[in-house]
Amino acid sequence: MRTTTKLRELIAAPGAVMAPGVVDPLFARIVAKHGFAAMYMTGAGTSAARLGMPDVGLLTLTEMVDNAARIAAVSDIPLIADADNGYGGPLNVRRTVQLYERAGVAAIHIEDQVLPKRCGHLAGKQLIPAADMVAKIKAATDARTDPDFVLIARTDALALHGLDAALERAEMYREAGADVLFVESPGAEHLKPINERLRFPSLYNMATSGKTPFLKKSEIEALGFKIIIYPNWLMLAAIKAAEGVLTTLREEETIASIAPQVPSFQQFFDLVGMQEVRELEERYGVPEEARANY
Ligand SMILES: C[C@](O)(C(=O)O)[C@H](CC(=O)O)C(=O)O
Repeated sequence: MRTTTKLRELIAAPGAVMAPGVVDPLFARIVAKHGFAAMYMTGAGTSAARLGMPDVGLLTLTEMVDNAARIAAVSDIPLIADADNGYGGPLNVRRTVQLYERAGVAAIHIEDQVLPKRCGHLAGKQLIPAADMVAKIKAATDARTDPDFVLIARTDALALHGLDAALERAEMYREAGADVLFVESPGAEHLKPINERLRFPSLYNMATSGKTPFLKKSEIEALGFKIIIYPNWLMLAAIKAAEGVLTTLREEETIASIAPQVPSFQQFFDLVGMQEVRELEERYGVPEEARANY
C-alpha cells in the first residue's frame, strides 16, 4: 500500500497518530525500528542539521525535497514533511507539491507566513493575506497526482492576531481543500476551542518551546487531534549525548568508558541495513569472501 493511503487510513481511524521528528535517514531508521506508524521531517531540525542555522527560511525547496527523498527511501512508514510557506506563490506551491510527491512523501504542511519565514514559535512572524493562502491551497490540491497525498494547511495567525483570527483562517483553508488543519503554537487554553470549532482533522505540534503543553497521546486524542508531531526531540537528545561524549573525551582522553554505553559496531551496521546489503550481495553473486561482513 502507498504511504499516502496508509496515512489517510490512520487519519480516518479512531485516535491520533504519533510522528516523531527526524532530520535524516539515520533517525528515520531509528523511528522505524521503534514501531511508530508515521514520522515527521522537521524544517527547524533540517535547517540545523544541513545548514547549522536556525529555522528562518534559508533552506530552498530542492534542499528540503532532497532531504525528504532520502528519509522516505529508507522506510515504508508515511512521512509527513515540513514544506514551510511552499517557497513562493501558487505556482511555486504547485511545484513544491509535485516534487514532494515524487520524493515519496505522504503529506506536507504549508503555512501562511511571508518569505522569509520564521520558526512558528519565534517572534518576528508576518502573514500573507488569507486570500493568497487560499490560492496556494487550491494550487496545491490541483497539483497532486496521487489523490491520497495529504495537504496540511498551517496558520501562524494565533500568535499575531489571536484565536478567532486563526480559526477564521483555518476555516478558509479547510474550504479551499486542505485535508488537515494546523493552528500553530496554541497554548493550553486554545486546544479545546480549536477542535470544537473546526470539527476537522487537526495537527498537534509538540514543539520544544513549551508553549503548547506536553500532554500525553491519550489526552491529545481526547481533545480531538489526529496527528501529533514531535519535531526536534530526537535531535536535542542526540546533541545532549554528543556533548556528554565530548566532555568525557576531554576529561579522560580516552573513549574507553564511553564504548560500553553506545551501540556496538554490529548494532550500528544492523541499524543502517547491513543485513539487506548482505542479502543483495549474495543475490547478485558477490563471492562470499568479498561480501560485507562484521
Ligand atoms: C514544526 C516546525 O515548523 C518544524 O520545523 O519542525 C517548528 C517546530 C519547532 O520549532 O519546534 C515550528 O515552527 O513549530
